[in-house]
Amino acid sequence: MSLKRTIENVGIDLSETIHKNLDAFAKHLMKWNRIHNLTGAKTRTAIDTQILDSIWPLTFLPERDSLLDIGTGAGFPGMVLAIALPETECTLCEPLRKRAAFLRFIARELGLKNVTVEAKRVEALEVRPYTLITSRAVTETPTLIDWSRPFVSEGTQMLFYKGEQVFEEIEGLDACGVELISRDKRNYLWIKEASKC
Ligand SMILES: C[S@@+](CC[C@H](N)C(=O)[O-])C[C@H]1O[C@@H](n2cnc3c(N)ncnc32)[C@H](O)[C@@H]1O
Repeated sequence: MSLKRTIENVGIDLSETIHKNLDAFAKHLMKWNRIHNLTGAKTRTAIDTQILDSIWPLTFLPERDSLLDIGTGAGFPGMVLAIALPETECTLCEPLRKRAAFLRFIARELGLKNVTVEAKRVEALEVRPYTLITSRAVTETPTLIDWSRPFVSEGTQMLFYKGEQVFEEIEGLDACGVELISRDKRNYLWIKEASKC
């Protein structure tokens, strides 16, 4: 099934331009990956699976003004969300030079005006508030919350893409409005009141 049909089938409604951009992102990633080894997802099917995993939270997430993605790697979930949410100002934080170069190439090639790529560790990022902080496969939840604290203000939410280990990691987070949303082996950890963490 095409990526567009797969996304439509889970109830996410996107414009033709966004579908075209997601397809272009996947094609460029396939090409770059052959030379630069940016991600373990080597086939188009594997890349489409990562895109769907990244975008699936749009089935429940309200729109946000600004997004910080910590450790975007080759684009998951930050670049995928940035493509799907052109009205959201997105900062993609990725210290590894070749991955950051790829993210910048995609932003330029697709004319994404809402994307800023920061080629540094999140601990070195200029402090400012974001309304949504995301991260996938970077580190455990308590460290993500610590790293995120300087970027949290009232109303900030966090969305961490986790696996089975999330159940041990969320003990003691009751005060921050935690909701866990599961899909297959993925647990989306949605922290709705990050300022209370
Ligand atoms: C396993 S990869 C995951 C990449 C992507 N999020 C994904 O799910 O495919 C972890 C990424 O986090 C980045 N990273 C590690 N420490 C970081 C830090 N302190 N600040 C920002 N990014 C970091 C690494 O450079 C790497 O690209």
